[in-house]
Amino acid sequence: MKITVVGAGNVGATLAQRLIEKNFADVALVDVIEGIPQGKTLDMRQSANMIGFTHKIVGSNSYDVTSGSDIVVITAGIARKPGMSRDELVGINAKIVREVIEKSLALSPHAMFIIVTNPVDTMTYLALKVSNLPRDRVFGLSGVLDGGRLAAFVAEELNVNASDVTPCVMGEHGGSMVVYPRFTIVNGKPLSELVDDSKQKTLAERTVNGGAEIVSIMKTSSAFYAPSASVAHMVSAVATDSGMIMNCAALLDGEYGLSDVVIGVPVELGRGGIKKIVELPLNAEELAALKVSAEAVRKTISALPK
Ligand SMILES: NC(=O)C1=CN([C@@H]2O[C@H](COP(=O)(O)OP(=O)(O)OC[C@H]3O[C@@H](n4cnc5c(N)ncnc54)[C@H](O)[C@@H]3O)[C@@H](O)[C@H]2O)C=CC1
Ligand SMILES: O=C([O-])CC(=O)C(=O)O
Repeated sequence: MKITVVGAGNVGATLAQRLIEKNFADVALVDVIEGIPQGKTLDMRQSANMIGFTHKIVGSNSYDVTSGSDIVVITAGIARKPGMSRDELVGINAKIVREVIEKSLALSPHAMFIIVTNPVDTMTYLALKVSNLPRDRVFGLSGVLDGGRLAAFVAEELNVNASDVTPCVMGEHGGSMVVYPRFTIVNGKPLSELVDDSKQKTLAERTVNGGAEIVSIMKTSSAFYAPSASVAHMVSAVATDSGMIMNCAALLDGEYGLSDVVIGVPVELGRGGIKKIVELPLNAEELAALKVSAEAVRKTISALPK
């Protein structure tokens, strides 16, 4: 298997490291900055002796090294600064994502694409339009990361391990994302039965603002350890054909009563990408919140440069 990561910045380079250390695929890392993907991958190759991986990792400013990839992950683009919303990146990142899709698809016509670049729901929608690929082959990082954050906060609150939490966060990877306490399971019990409404609200708010919290602390960068771990988790599900259900930014076609919009929903992931979109039995209030979130994404989609 071969995986390309486009964008050798914080998320892309950390992801490349995580993937090569898993040792199930060759990795190609591409960036526009001269020397950066070459230098970072040379550095990673010099860790093979200690880590023990045997697959190949190469870096380049040219797409030639990406040829024949099975998966292309797009992390290329601009990250927000403190005080900015992800939506403010739409114009500049749309140009980058369009270019990356065109160049990488030409050399890897059978690849699936995992979009990370923000605003991710809108960038995934753009990637689907530019590539003309079916929705099972183009999806984005959202709920795995947002769920990872919720799991961390729940673990702190209830004094359990984060891995004891099966989180459920859906909708936009942005201010209208929706945390579902009834579908967030902690050691077999719904979160809604473990903490009161006010605590559920606090946990949800911290999750929705999880990315901004990190930007406001770090100032010069947004999060990349949990984001790269989330993508590595999604890639592993595809590579091993695990059929694991993960919340990803996916194009809806009637599910949840929504169409022609990308939002985070539970999907079954395996070889070939999205095998199935899972429809949870949301109640009226839960469904209404998801629809509000879809409307927020539609607004950003309408701001895409023509
Ligand atoms: N969907 C999600 O949950 C998350 C999304 N993100 C988004 O991922 C993106 C990357 O974040 P970071 O890695 O932290 O940023 P970064 O600034 O560290 O790295 C971005 C890299 O993209 C490269 N790049 C720019 N234009 C390019 C092009 N045309 N072709 C190839 N490479 C190009 C830059 O040279 C830079 O090295 C941002 O848009 C960020 O908002 C980050 C974390 C989570
Ligand atoms: O906050 C950001 O801009 C980066 C991101 O999407 C996240 O960490 O959730």
